[in-house]
Amino acid sequence: MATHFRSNEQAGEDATQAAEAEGVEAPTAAGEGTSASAAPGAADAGAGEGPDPVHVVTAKTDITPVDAPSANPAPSVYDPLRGDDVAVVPHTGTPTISFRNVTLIYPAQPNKPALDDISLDIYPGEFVFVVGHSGSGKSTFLRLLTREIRATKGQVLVAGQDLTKMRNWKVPYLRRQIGTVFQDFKLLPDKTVYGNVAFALECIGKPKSVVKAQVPEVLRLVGLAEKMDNYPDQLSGGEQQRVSVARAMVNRPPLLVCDEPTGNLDPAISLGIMKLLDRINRTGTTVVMATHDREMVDSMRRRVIALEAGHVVRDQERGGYGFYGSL
Ligand SMILES: Nc1ncnc2c1ncn2[C@@H]1O[C@H](COP(=O)(O)OP(=O)(O)OP(=O)(O)O)[C@@H](O)[C@H]1O
Repeated sequence: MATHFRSNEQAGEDATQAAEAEGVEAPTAAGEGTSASAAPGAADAGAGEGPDPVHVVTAKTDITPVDAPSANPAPSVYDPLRGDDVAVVPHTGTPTISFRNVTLIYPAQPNKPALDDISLDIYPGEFVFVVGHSGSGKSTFLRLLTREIRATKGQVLVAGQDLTKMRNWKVPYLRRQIGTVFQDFKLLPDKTVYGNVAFALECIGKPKSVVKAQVPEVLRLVGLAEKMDNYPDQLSGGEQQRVSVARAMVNRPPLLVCDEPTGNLDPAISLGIMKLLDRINRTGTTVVMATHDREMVDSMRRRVIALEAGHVVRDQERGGYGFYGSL
Protein backbone atom coordinates (compact mmCIF):
# COMPACT_ATOMS: atom_id res chain seq x y z
CA MET A 1 0.00 0.00 0.00
CA ALA A 2 1.05 3.59 -0.34
CA THR A 3 3.26 4.91 2.42
CA HIS A 4 0.55 7.14 3.93
CA PHE A 5 -1.36 3.99 4.87
CA ARG A 6 0.64 3.51 8.03
CA SER A 7 1.37 0.36 9.99
CA ASN A 8 -1.16 -1.11 12.40
CA GLU A 9 1.27 -0.79 15.27
CA GLN A 10 1.58 2.94 14.64
CA ALA A 11 -2.18 3.14 14.22
CA GLY A 12 -2.73 1.64 17.64
CA GLU A 13 -0.39 4.15 19.22
CA ASP A 14 -2.10 7.06 17.49
CA ALA A 15 -5.49 5.81 18.58
CA THR A 16 -4.38 5.46 22.16
CA GLN A 17 -2.79 8.92 22.21
CA ALA A 18 -5.84 10.55 20.67
CA ALA A 19 -8.11 8.82 23.15
CA GLU A 20 -5.93 9.82 26.07
CA ALA A 21 -6.01 13.41 24.88
CA GLU A 22 -9.80 13.23 24.80
CA GLY A 23 -10.00 11.50 28.13
CA VAL A 24 -11.91 8.54 26.72
CA GLU A 25 -11.30 4.83 26.64
CA ALA A 26 -8.49 4.12 24.17
CA PRO A 27 -9.91 2.94 20.84
CA THR A 28 -6.91 0.76 20.17
CA ALA A 29 -8.68 -1.32 17.58
CA ALA A 30 -9.05 1.46 15.07
CA GLY A 31 -7.31 4.19 13.20
CA GLU A 32 -4.09 5.14 11.55
CA GLY A 33 -2.29 8.16 10.28
CA THR A 34 -2.46 11.75 11.32
CA SER A 35 -5.01 12.56 13.96
CA ALA A 36 -7.80 14.53 12.34
CA SER A 37 -8.46 16.41 15.52
CA ALA A 38 -4.82 17.45 15.66
CA ALA A 39 -4.68 18.58 12.07
CA PRO A 40 -3.71 22.24 12.09
CA GLY A 41 -5.08 25.03 9.96
CA ALA A 42 -7.66 25.21 7.28
CA ALA A 43 -7.86 23.38 4.02
CA ASP A 44 -6.92 24.51 0.57
CA ALA A 45 -9.49 24.24 -2.14
CA GLY A 46 -8.87 20.60 -2.81
CA ALA A 47 -11.12 19.61 -5.64
CA GLY A 48 -9.65 17.72 -8.54
CA GLU A 49 -8.04 19.25 -11.58
CA GLY A 50 -9.86 20.04 -14.77
CA PRO A 51 -13.16 21.66 -15.59
CA ASP A 52 -15.31 19.81 -13.12
CA PRO A 53 -18.19 21.59 -11.44
CA VAL A 54 -16.87 21.03 -7.92
CA HIS A 55 -17.26 24.01 -5.64
CA VAL A 56 -15.21 23.96 -2.46
CA VAL A 57 -15.73 26.46 0.32
CA THR A 58 -12.90 26.37 2.81
CA ALA A 59 -12.34 27.78 6.26
CA LYS A 60 -9.54 29.95 4.82
CA THR A 61 -11.81 32.14 2.73
CA ASP A 62 -14.08 34.99 3.74
CA ILE A 63 -16.92 33.43 1.82
CA THR A 64 -19.91 32.48 3.91
CA PRO A 65 -21.11 29.01 2.96
CA VAL A 66 -24.52 29.02 1.30
CA ASP A 67 -25.97 27.03 4.15
CA ALA A 68 -23.82 28.32 6.98
CA PRO A 69 -25.00 27.29 10.44
CA SER A 70 -27.34 29.81 11.94
CA ALA A 71 -26.42 31.49 15.20
CA ASN A 72 -29.08 29.49 17.06
CA PRO A 73 -29.43 26.14 15.30
CA ALA A 74 -32.34 23.96 16.33
CA PRO A 75 -31.42 21.47 19.06
CA SER A 76 -30.56 18.05 17.70
CA VAL A 77 -29.87 14.60 19.05
CA TYR A 78 -26.54 14.89 17.22
CA ASP A 79 -25.46 18.02 19.10
CA PRO A 80 -22.82 16.05 21.08
CA LEU A 81 -21.10 15.45 17.73
CA ARG A 82 -21.01 19.03 16.50
CA GLY A 83 -17.64 19.16 14.80
CA ASP A 84 -16.79 22.71 15.89
CA ASP A 85 -13.65 21.48 17.64
CA VAL A 86 -12.53 19.39 14.66
CA ALA A 87 -9.98 21.19 12.49
CA VAL A 88 -10.47 21.04 8.75
CA VAL A 89 -8.02 18.48 7.39
CA PRO A 90 -5.42 20.18 5.18
CA HIS A 91 -5.69 19.19 1.54
CA THR A 92 -1.99 18.54 1.15
CA GLY A 93 0.10 15.45 0.51
CA THR A 94 -1.18 12.28 -1.08
CA PRO A 95 -4.97 11.92 -1.01
CA THR A 96 -6.43 8.70 0.37
CA ILE A 97 -8.94 8.77 -2.50
CA SER A 98 -8.68 10.43 -5.91
CA PHE A 99 -11.36 10.39 -8.58
CA ARG A 100 -10.05 11.64 -11.90
CA ASN A 101 -12.71 12.26 -14.54
CA VAL A 102 -14.59 9.17 -13.41
CA THR A 103 -17.63 8.02 -15.33
CA LEU A 104 -19.60 4.92 -14.43
CA ILE A 105 -22.15 3.51 -16.84
CA TYR A 106 -24.15 0.44 -15.86
CA PRO A 107 -24.76 -1.82 -18.87
CA ALA A 108 -28.49 -1.80 -18.08
CA GLN A 109 -28.57 2.00 -18.47
CA PRO A 110 -26.11 2.75 -21.29
CA ASN A 111 -27.43 6.26 -21.96
CA LYS A 112 -27.59 7.44 -18.36
CA PRO A 113 -24.24 7.46 -16.52
CA ALA A 114 -24.67 6.77 -12.81
CA LEU A 115 -21.60 8.98 -12.30
CA ASP A 116 -20.49 11.44 -14.95
CA ASP A 117 -16.95 12.84 -15.16
CA ILE A 118 -16.28 13.21 -11.46
CA SER A 119 -12.98 14.55 -10.14
CA LEU A 120 -12.25 15.03 -6.44
CA ASP A 121 -9.76 14.17 -3.72
CA ILE A 122 -10.33 12.98 -0.15
CA TYR A 123 -7.41 13.30 2.27
CA PRO A 124 -6.25 11.15 5.18
CA GLY A 125 -8.30 11.81 8.29
CA GLU A 126 -11.25 13.48 6.58
CA PHE A 127 -14.85 12.73 7.52
CA VAL A 128 -16.93 13.12 4.37
CA PHE A 129 -20.68 12.90 3.99
CA VAL A 130 -21.98 11.98 0.53
CA VAL A 131 -25.53 13.28 0.10
CA GLY A 132 -28.07 13.56 -2.69
CA HIS A 133 -31.44 12.37 -3.92
CA SER A 134 -32.19 8.69 -4.27
CA GLY A 135 -30.52 7.54 -7.49
CA SER A 136 -28.02 10.42 -7.55
CA GLY A 137 -25.05 8.03 -7.45
CA LYS A 138 -24.02 7.77 -3.78
CA SER A 139 -23.82 3.97 -3.57
CA THR A 140 -22.14 3.83 -6.97
CA PHE A 141 -19.50 6.25 -5.68
CA LEU A 142 -18.86 4.00 -2.65
CA ARG A 143 -18.87 0.79 -4.69
CA LEU A 144 -16.08 2.17 -6.84
CA LEU A 145 -13.92 2.63 -3.72
CA THR A 146 -14.07 -1.03 -2.79
CA ARG A 147 -13.69 -2.12 -6.44
CA GLU A 148 -17.09 -3.78 -6.32
CA ILE A 149 -17.43 -2.10 -9.70
CA ARG A 150 -14.82 -0.66 -12.05
CA ALA A 151 -15.01 2.83 -13.57
CA THR A 152 -16.10 2.94 -17.21
CA LYS A 153 -13.81 5.92 -17.82
CA GLY A 154 -11.25 7.79 -15.73
CA GLN A 155 -9.19 6.72 -12.74
CA VAL A 156 -10.12 5.81 -9.17
CA LEU A 157 -7.09 5.84 -6.88
CA VAL A 158 -7.23 4.55 -3.32
CA ALA A 159 -4.03 4.79 -1.29
CA GLY A 160 -2.17 5.57 -4.49
CA GLN A 161 -3.36 2.43 -6.25
CA ASP A 162 -5.27 2.72 -9.48
CA LEU A 163 -8.34 0.55 -8.96
CA THR A 164 -9.30 0.78 -12.61
CA LYS A 165 -6.16 -1.14 -13.51
CA MET A 166 -5.98 -3.36 -10.44
CA ARG A 167 -5.98 -7.08 -11.17
CA ASN A 168 -8.75 -9.08 -9.57
CA TRP A 169 -6.42 -11.15 -7.42
CA LYS A 170 -5.22 -7.96 -5.72
CA VAL A 171 -8.72 -6.78 -4.75
CA PRO A 172 -8.90 -8.78 -1.48
CA TYR A 173 -5.67 -7.06 -0.39
CA LEU A 174 -7.25 -3.68 -1.12
CA ARG A 175 -10.32 -4.62 0.92
CA ARG A 176 -8.19 -5.44 3.95
CA GLN A 177 -7.46 -1.73 4.07
CA ILE A 178 -11.10 -0.69 3.90
CA GLY A 179 -13.73 -1.26 6.57
CA THR A 180 -17.31 -1.29 5.29
CA VAL A 181 -20.59 -0.66 7.12
CA PHE A 182 -23.96 -1.02 5.38
CA GLN A 183 -27.54 -0.13 6.18
CA ASP A 184 -28.53 -3.81 6.36
CA PHE A 185 -25.61 -4.83 8.64
CA LYS A 186 -24.67 -7.90 6.55
CA LEU A 187 -23.90 -10.08 9.57
CA LEU A 188 -23.54 -13.84 9.29
CA PRO A 189 -26.68 -15.23 11.00
CA ASP A 190 -25.12 -18.55 12.02
CA LYS A 191 -22.16 -16.96 13.79
CA THR A 192 -22.16 -15.29 17.20
CA VAL A 193 -21.21 -11.68 17.75
CA TYR A 194 -17.69 -12.88 18.57
CA GLY A 195 -17.68 -15.16 15.53
CA ASN A 196 -18.78 -12.42 13.15
CA VAL A 197 -15.96 -10.12 14.20
CA ALA A 198 -13.39 -12.92 14.45
CA PHE A 199 -14.29 -14.04 10.93
CA ALA A 200 -13.03 -10.74 9.51
CA LEU A 201 -9.60 -11.45 10.98
CA GLU A 202 -9.58 -15.16 10.20
CA CYS A 203 -10.33 -14.44 6.53
CA ILE A 204 -7.12 -12.48 6.22
CA GLY A 205 -5.06 -15.13 7.97
CA LYS A 206 -4.53 -13.48 11.35
CA PRO A 207 -3.19 -15.92 13.93
CA LYS A 208 -5.51 -17.20 16.66
CA SER A 209 -3.61 -15.24 19.29
CA VAL A 210 -4.36 -11.97 17.46
CA VAL A 211 -8.03 -12.89 17.06
CA LYS A 212 -8.30 -13.76 20.76
CA ALA A 213 -6.74 -10.46 21.78
CA GLN A 214 -8.38 -8.07 19.33
CA VAL A 215 -11.98 -9.29 19.12
CA PRO A 216 -12.88 -8.87 22.82
CA GLU A 217 -11.11 -5.53 22.83
CA VAL A 218 -13.08 -4.13 19.90
CA LEU A 219 -16.35 -5.54 21.28
CA ARG A 220 -15.66 -3.79 24.56
CA LEU A 221 -15.06 -0.60 22.61
CA VAL A 222 -18.48 -0.77 20.93
CA GLY A 223 -20.14 -1.74 24.21
CA LEU A 224 -20.97 -5.34 23.32
CA ALA A 225 -18.56 -7.32 25.49
CA GLU A 226 -21.50 -8.78 27.40
CA LYS A 227 -23.19 -10.02 24.22
CA MET A 228 -20.32 -11.69 22.44
CA ASP A 229 -21.98 -15.11 22.62
CA ASN A 230 -25.32 -13.90 21.24
CA TYR A 231 -26.43 -14.48 17.66
CA PRO A 232 -27.47 -11.54 15.41
CA ASP A 233 -31.19 -12.38 15.70
CA GLN A 234 -30.88 -11.99 19.48
CA LEU A 235 -29.75 -8.37 19.09
CA SER A 236 -31.52 -5.07 18.45
CA GLY A 237 -30.87 -3.22 15.19
CA GLY A 238 -28.54 -0.79 16.91
CA GLU A 239 -26.60 -3.64 18.51
CA GLN A 240 -26.32 -5.43 15.17
CA GLN A 241 -24.94 -2.29 13.59
CA ARG A 242 -22.42 -1.98 16.43
CA VAL A 243 -21.26 -5.51 15.61
CA SER A 244 -20.83 -4.49 12.01
CA VAL A 245 -18.84 -1.40 13.05
CA ALA A 246 -16.69 -3.62 15.28
CA ARG A 247 -16.12 -5.96 12.35
CA ALA A 248 -15.20 -3.03 10.09
CA MET A 249 -12.69 -1.58 12.52
CA VAL A 250 -11.13 -4.71 14.04
CA ASN A 251 -8.43 -4.78 11.39
CA ARG A 252 -7.69 -1.09 12.02
CA PRO A 253 -8.31 0.00 8.44
CA PRO A 254 -7.17 3.46 7.34
CA LEU A 255 -10.41 3.94 5.41
CA LEU A 256 -14.01 3.33 6.48
CA VAL A 257 -16.73 3.31 3.82
CA CYS A 258 -20.28 3.51 5.17
CA ASP A 259 -23.44 3.29 3.07
CA GLU A 260 -26.35 4.69 5.08
CA PRO A 261 -25.20 2.94 8.27
CA THR A 262 -27.99 4.54 10.30
CA GLY A 263 -30.70 4.19 7.64
CA ASN A 264 -32.61 1.55 9.63
CA LEU A 265 -32.09 3.02 13.09
CA ASP A 266 -33.94 5.61 15.11
CA PRO A 267 -32.15 8.87 15.98
CA ALA A 268 -31.06 7.94 19.51
CA ILE A 269 -29.55 4.66 18.32
CA SER A 270 -28.03 6.38 15.28
CA LEU A 271 -26.30 8.78 17.63
CA GLY A 272 -24.50 5.83 19.26
CA ILE A 273 -23.30 4.59 15.88
CA MET A 274 -22.19 8.06 14.83
CA LYS A 275 -20.31 8.50 18.11
CA LEU A 276 -18.35 5.37 17.24
CA LEU A 277 -17.62 6.55 13.70
CA ASP A 278 -16.64 9.98 14.98
CA ARG A 279 -14.30 8.41 17.50
CA ILE A 280 -12.72 6.19 14.84
CA ASN A 281 -12.27 9.23 12.61
CA ARG A 282 -10.63 11.21 15.40
CA THR A 283 -7.92 8.57 15.57
CA GLY A 284 -7.04 9.36 11.95
CA THR A 285 -9.19 6.93 9.97
CA THR A 286 -10.71 8.48 6.86
CA VAL A 287 -14.51 8.06 6.88
CA VAL A 288 -16.68 8.35 3.76
CA MET A 289 -20.38 7.99 4.50
CA ALA A 290 -23.48 8.17 2.31
CA THR A 291 -26.57 9.34 4.14
CA HIS A 292 -30.06 10.79 3.77
CA ASP A 293 -30.03 12.09 7.34
CA ARG A 294 -30.36 15.85 7.10
CA GLU A 295 -30.28 16.46 10.86
CA MET A 296 -27.08 14.49 11.27
CA VAL A 297 -25.26 16.26 8.45
CA ASP A 298 -26.47 19.69 9.53
CA SER A 299 -25.33 19.04 13.10
CA MET A 300 -21.97 17.41 12.50
CA ARG A 301 -20.72 19.99 9.99
CA ARG A 302 -18.14 17.93 8.20
CA ARG A 303 -17.16 17.98 4.53
CA VAL A 304 -20.19 17.38 2.33
CA ILE A 305 -20.09 16.10 -1.24
CA ALA A 306 -23.51 16.48 -2.84
CA LEU A 307 -24.41 14.46 -5.92
CA GLU A 308 -27.19 15.08 -8.37
CA ALA A 309 -27.81 12.80 -11.36
CA GLY A 310 -24.23 11.56 -11.24
CA HIS A 311 -22.59 14.99 -10.94
CA VAL A 312 -20.93 16.64 -7.94
CA VAL A 313 -23.00 19.76 -7.42
CA ARG A 314 -21.39 20.83 -4.14
CA ASP A 315 -18.22 20.00 -2.23
CA GLN A 316 -18.07 21.96 0.95
CA GLU A 317 -16.08 22.01 4.18
CA ARG A 318 -18.26 22.13 7.30
CA GLY A 319 -21.22 21.74 4.99
CA GLY A 320 -24.88 21.21 5.61
CA TYR A 321 -27.28 18.82 3.96
CA GLY A 322 -28.48 21.41 1.46
CA PHE A 323 -31.70 22.47 -0.10
CA TYR A 324 -33.31 19.26 -1.24
CA GLY A 325 -36.97 18.43 -1.21
CA SER A 326 -38.09 15.17 0.33
CA LEU A 327 -35.66 12.42 -0.65
N1 LIG B 1 -26.76 -2.54 -10.87
C1 LIG B 1 -27.29 -1.51 -11.53
N2 LIG B 1 -27.65 -1.64 -12.83
C2 LIG B 1 -28.17 -0.62 -13.51
N3 LIG B 1 -28.38 0.61 -12.99
C3 LIG B 1 -28.05 0.80 -11.71
C4 LIG B 1 -27.49 -0.24 -10.91
N4 LIG B 1 -27.25 0.24 -9.67
C5 LIG B 1 -27.65 1.52 -9.69
N5 LIG B 1 -28.12 1.86 -10.89
C6 LIG B 1 -28.62 3.19 -11.32
O1 LIG B 1 -27.56 4.11 -11.14
C7 LIG B 1 -28.05 5.34 -10.62
C8 LIG B 1 -27.35 5.64 -9.29
O2 LIG B 1 -27.74 4.64 -8.35
P1 LIG B 1 -27.14 4.60 -6.86
O3 LIG B 1 -27.60 3.33 -6.25
O4 LIG B 1 -25.70 4.87 -6.91
O5 LIG B 1 -27.90 5.86 -6.22
P2 LIG B 1 -28.01 6.30 -4.69
O6 LIG B 1 -27.78 7.79 -4.66
O7 LIG B 1 -27.12 5.46 -3.85
O8 LIG B 1 -29.54 6.00 -4.38
P3 LIG B 1 -30.22 5.63 -2.96
O9 LIG B 1 -30.14 6.86 -2.11
O10 LIG B 1 -31.63 5.32 -3.35
O11 LIG B 1 -29.50 4.46 -2.38
C9 LIG B 1 -29.55 5.20 -10.53
O12 LIG B 1 -30.10 5.71 -11.70
C10 LIG B 1 -29.76 3.69 -10.46
O13 LIG B 1 -30.99 3.34 -11.02
